[in-house]
Amino acid sequence: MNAPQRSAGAAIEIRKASKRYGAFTALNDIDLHIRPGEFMTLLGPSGSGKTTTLNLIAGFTDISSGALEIGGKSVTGLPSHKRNIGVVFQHYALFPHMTVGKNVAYPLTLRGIKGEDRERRVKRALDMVKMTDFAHRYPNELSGGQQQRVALARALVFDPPLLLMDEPLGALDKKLREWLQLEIKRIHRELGTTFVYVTHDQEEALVLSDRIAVFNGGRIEQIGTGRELYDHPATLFVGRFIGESTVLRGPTETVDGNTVMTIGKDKVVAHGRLPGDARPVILLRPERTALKRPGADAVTGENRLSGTVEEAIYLGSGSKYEVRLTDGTTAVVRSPLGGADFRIGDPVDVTFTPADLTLLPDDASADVTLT
Ligand SMILES: Nc1ncnc2c1ncn2[C@@H]1O[C@H](COP(=O)(O)OP(=O)(O)OP(=O)(O)O)[C@@H](O)[C@H]1O
Repeated sequence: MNAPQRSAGAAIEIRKASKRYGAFTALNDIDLHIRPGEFMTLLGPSGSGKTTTLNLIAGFTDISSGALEIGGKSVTGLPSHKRNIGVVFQHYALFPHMTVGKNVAYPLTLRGIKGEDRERRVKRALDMVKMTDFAHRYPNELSGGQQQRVALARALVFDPPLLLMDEPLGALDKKLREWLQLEIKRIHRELGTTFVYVTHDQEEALVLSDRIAVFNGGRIEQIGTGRELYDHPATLFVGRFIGESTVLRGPTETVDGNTVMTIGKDKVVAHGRLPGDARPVILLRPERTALKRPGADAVTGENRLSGTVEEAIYLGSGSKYEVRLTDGTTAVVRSPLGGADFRIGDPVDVTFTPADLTLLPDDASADVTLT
């Protein structure tokens, strides 16, 4: 197999960019800096502005205001075919009347690359997606996953410094999607090309990305690594969108500079307080909380919320519990293998230290359906 050629990835700089359709603002003043060779995922619910951002970078639509640079140069007014960008969409846009080989050769033909050079590049691109043996087939003789691999080869065959992908695995079943995620990750690592990837699937974003930009209602709420977003969400929306969580809401007071929230007949202490007068909420992660028998194993400074086990699910790698707290909230708790076993109806305490919780300003938009 030919060694893939490493291309220098392009940086992308988006500053104060907005996109309006008449009176409707699809993108509201976004700032996004993507490093050369980075795998950046645009993640968010339907209609949050991910595709609009991708279309601006591709040149399929113009920004209404703000600046957009690719590779250090402004691309305002530059048509998409002059931006030298590879693009893969959810629906395989292969030419049905051309073989796989011809499809992949097409961008090279457009660029006047011929003969042996073209053959060599086509072979290299098909090798990369493991489709070399299918070069003579037509698209309708391929499965959905195979068609997407060919689309990926076609988007990369001309060594673009930037590859844009819009839900490329959205139409495929789970197993195939998971396998292709790893293939895309491998190809990204081999090439050094900048990848910008749109998805509404947070697990897919965590698997693939160097960093993730979380979109909500035409704005970017936070940009960070999966770990940063999961461990230190800047907003309630991000905290709820990435991973599983329990949100506690209740009357709060400040005592000695700390926040004390009343949940039913219990109190929770969170270190510090929010700036300003935002209403605080507490976000808990299932694996950073534990279940104990009421009153057992008291640890100084630990928070304890009493409740009743409503659901107990054995997961092989551990157990997952849903606990009804005394204010009616359902808390999700994961316990590792070998932990105590609890049954539906057991009275329990949900325990966690102040370091295991995140104090955030409340935000009604975080409660809308998340996908
Ligand atoms: N040509 C258009 N004219 C008017 N409104 C548009 C147009 N294109 C997109 N929009 C609106 O802009 C908003 C953002 O759309 P966008 O496609 O970027 O969302 P998205 O996050 O990619 O969602 P999805 O995951 O559903 O594709 C949506 O409310 C959409 O209806």
